[in-house]
Amino acid sequence: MKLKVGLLGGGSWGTTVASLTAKNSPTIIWARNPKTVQEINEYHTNKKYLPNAKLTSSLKASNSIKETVENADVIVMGVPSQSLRKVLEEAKPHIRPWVPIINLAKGLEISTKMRMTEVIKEIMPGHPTGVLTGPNLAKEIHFGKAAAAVIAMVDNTIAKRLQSVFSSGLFRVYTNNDVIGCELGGALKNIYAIATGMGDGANAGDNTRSALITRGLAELTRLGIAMGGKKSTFSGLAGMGDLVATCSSSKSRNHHVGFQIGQGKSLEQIIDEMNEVAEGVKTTKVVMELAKEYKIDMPITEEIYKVLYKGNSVNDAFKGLIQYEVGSEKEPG
Ligand SMILES: NC(=O)C1=CN([C@@H]2O[C@H](COP(=O)(O)OP(=O)(O)OC[C@H]3O[C@@H](n4cnc5c(N)ncnc54)[C@H](OP(=O)(O)O)[C@@H]3O)[C@@H](O)[C@H]2O)C=CC1
Ligand SMILES: O=C(CO)COP(=O)(O)O
Repeated sequence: MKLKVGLLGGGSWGTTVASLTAKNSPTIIWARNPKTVQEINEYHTNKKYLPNAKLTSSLKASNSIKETVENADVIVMGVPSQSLRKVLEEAKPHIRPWVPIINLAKGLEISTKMRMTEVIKEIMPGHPTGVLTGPNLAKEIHFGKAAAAVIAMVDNTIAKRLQSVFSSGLFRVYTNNDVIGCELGGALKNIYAIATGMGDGANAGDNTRSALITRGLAELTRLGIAMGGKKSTFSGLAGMGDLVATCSSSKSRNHHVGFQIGQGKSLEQIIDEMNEVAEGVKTTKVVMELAKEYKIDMPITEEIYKVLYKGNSVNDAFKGLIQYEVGSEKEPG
């Protein structure tokens, strides 16, 4: 029997994942914008978010959350992190009991510091939850480039069942039972994508980018383990994999934000000019609080925070990191 998918969120990643699952399973995507819905149904495109991409023709779009979720066997949350709670609360009365709910968002809720599957569990107790994550730049996957992802769920039987819903020839989905680690890997790497973007924008060089990625991995692993993630997860697809892809790609929105800052633009102007989400801007703020709470040294995050929120320049951040005490590679810093 084919599982029916109901996906909430019509942006670049939500649309890409819906187009992938529509190859395997009947899929309905909900978008709040009626024009997006009409365009997907009539022309099989979503030009605002995926210019030049043709979607799977069997993908159906709807403007009704109820219609999207009421018969679904799996719900996929494809809206940005700060909107997930509101959208899921609206969907809740129409979701059938025990249906798994999979998160695609890579961020933390700013008001509660919660991971997205924690928010899902709070709203929908009893439903199996999980996350689909990894080095998955939508604009590549959509154009048929190969990629690997992870579906992380505590229940391996459900994860295996869903693996076949999300997988396609060139999109290889592995399972993992470390939901905390996988989810944190995806959220935290955005901070370092802003950092490497800043370096690239300011022409700091390839060695600097590599140092930021490597020390960024050490930093995110320290916090990730303290919060309950497994060390091995952070060297896998959801950790190092996503970190490398996002930190070294001009297709990443977080890298783009950093790059523009590195070129001298203000954050306000950059955000104003973007029509897509860059989760790392808000995640940096939450992670600064988590670092204090868990007493974890996170010098890169701290410098990025000061640039985003305290008026520091990219040069200040560079100096801050260069002056940070150099210890053993295995120690913080
Ligand atoms: N793009 C990518 O390559 C990847 C993205 N992700 C993650 O997926 C999540 C979604 O990102 P992505 O699709 O790229 O984002 P986009 O910025 O491309 O699109 C955001 C979508 O969410 C909708 N939306 C925003 N706010 C609300 C709201 N309050 N209620 C309902 N809908 C809302 C937007 O609707 P509208 O058009 O009407 O504004 C739009 O359809 C993010 O957490 C991102 O980090 C994960 C992996 C890859
Ligand atoms: O998460 C992503 C790739 O895995 C997408 O990154 P951006 O949100 O920075 O574009």
